[in-house]
Amino acid sequence: MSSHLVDECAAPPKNCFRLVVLGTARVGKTAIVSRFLFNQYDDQYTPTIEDFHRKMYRIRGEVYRLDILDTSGVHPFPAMRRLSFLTGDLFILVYSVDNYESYMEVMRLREQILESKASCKTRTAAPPMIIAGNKADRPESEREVLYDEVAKWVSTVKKCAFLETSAKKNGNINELFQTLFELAKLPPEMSPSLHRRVSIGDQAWEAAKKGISFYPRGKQDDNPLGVVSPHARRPSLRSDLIEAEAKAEQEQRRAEKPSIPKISSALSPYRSQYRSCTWMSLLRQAFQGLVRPAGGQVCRLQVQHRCYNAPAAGHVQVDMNSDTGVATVRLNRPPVNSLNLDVLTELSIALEKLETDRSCRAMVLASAVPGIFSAGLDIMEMYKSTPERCVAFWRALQDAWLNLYGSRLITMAAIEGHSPAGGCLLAMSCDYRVMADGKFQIGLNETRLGIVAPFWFTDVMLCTIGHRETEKALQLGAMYSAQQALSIGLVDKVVPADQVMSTVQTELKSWLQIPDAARVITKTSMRKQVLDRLSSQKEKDAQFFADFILRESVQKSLGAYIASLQKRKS
Ligand SMILES: CCCCC/C=C\C/C=C\C=C\CC(=O)SCCNC(=O)CCNC(=O)[C@H](O)C(C)(C)COP(=O)(O)OP(=O)(O)OC[C@H]1O[C@@H](n2cnc3c(N)ncnc32)[C@H](O)[C@@H]1OP(=O)(O)O
Repeated sequence: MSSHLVDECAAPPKNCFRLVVLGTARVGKTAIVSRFLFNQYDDQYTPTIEDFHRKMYRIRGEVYRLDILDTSGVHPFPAMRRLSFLTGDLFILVYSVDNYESYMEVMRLREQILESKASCKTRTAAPPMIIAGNKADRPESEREVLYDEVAKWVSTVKKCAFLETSAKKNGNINELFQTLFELAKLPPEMSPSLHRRVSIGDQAWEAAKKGISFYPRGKQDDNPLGVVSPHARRPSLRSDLIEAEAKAEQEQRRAEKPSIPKISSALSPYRSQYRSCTWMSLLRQAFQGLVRPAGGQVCRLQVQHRCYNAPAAGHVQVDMNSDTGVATVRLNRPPVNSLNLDVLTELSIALEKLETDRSCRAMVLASAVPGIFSAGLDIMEMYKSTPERCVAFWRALQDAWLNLYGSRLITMAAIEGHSPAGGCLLAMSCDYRVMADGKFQIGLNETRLGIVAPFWFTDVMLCTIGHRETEKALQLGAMYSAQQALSIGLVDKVVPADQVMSTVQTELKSWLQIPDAARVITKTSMRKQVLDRLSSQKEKDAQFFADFILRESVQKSLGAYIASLQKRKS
């Protein structure tokens, strides 16, 4: 490696770290990051959705990479938030000294991070964290959080430090990062005052990436330097996972755990349990701590790299047309797009990303599998499962639905095939539905499986087709043809299968003419009550689902239904 090369790719995994900055809105998270990276302060407040920065260092001949995730203070995106907990190596939790509630949120955040890390069996439990009591420049009369109270609390928790800061006056910002880096055993030179900041233009950066020195010819400079990448883009979920797994492997090696089973043999039993699961999805579940490999041991990760390098699972394909601002999201889990934990997690994250993409105004939900919109929830997730997995699965469904039903985007369902149960829920949660004429069916058929549609499925159907039709539809577990669905208002338009997409595009044109703000306010006010009903009792609902679905009588019905599906086929 050239000693002058500061290349994003040149940092070995052991030298790559992700710092996540969390806290409620308006506590100064972005201001702290901005001080650290650019020594700048902006008095204007612009709410952050999620900003990603990358700083590269060359320290004592080695290249280091620090990724910074500056998160949203309001958190309408739980999947992204959970991912930030899981992928963070070190954390800054920020509160404002003039806002006691923001301090309470910091205490909650710490618990949530530890919970997430603990649920991920391959990671160590307590990552290094620092608590920043920001806006310490505020007059004492406005102070709501006492220094001593926080210091006392922090003294009782592991791997945690505390400082009061002022991003505005640049008070203790350098010390904040220095203390955190020390706690995390990172090179002290990563602190702002201990390296030379290199301001680098795009061209110079490109030169550096090609290995061309950006120092004057012949001049040697071994002093530590740091450069903010001008092209930083948040890595994809897949890259996040690859990196997190690589890290876990390192931690594992460091801990010198003996006799680690090979992942291929360790996970084999699960391939029959989770039909048509890809290695990628198994790995993801293992990573989430939901699948315990054989013998309950942690898997070897070298093999996982090979698996990740195989073609991406891609259960949810997103195609963003930046000219029109319309994204097409296609479910892609043959044979029937049944929704398992993996698909739901991918869907949630895809929706959250579109939600934060300012250029995106509309989304078409469709299928990449011919003849199927979605067969609803993966019945195998509910059959002979464990309480923990049931809860995780249900949470993923809740998140995906909250993201879809509560989306600011214009959402349209292109139903080019069968759409039972959970598939019908997804379609009903869009603003408009176009269905293919012919043999395909749609409806909430839960009672036919011996299960009961949850209250929020019912709420959405009530809002779509009214009380009387819902009552009939739900009791009978009715499945409707496209024409029948049209007659009760379950879909908005029925066209020949090959015209579904073009009809959606035509309909979208009139929706796109409406100013977004007015449309979004109207949509929100219409949907808020239904969204709030689930949001206020998510955990209770997840627990209730697990208890209900694992009842012996319900399991028996599900078993019989699965057998009937297989019999019908033969
Ligand atoms: C007051 C108390 C409230 C408590 C609330 C608690 C609980 C409520 C819980 C749950 C709510 C659940 C909602 C759901 O979504 S349940 C899922 C319901 N889905 C279905 O019933 C669909 C069943 N499938 C079909 O009807 C057909 O497959 C379909 C018409 C979709 C397609 O037919 P096609 O002929 O093309 O394909 P098949 O040969 O039938 O299927 C291929 C293959 O796929 C398997 N499969 C089908 N659907 C599912 C599924 N949903 N999950 C898992 N696997 C599925 C099928 O068995 C075939 O497998 P194989 O034989 O090839 O191995």
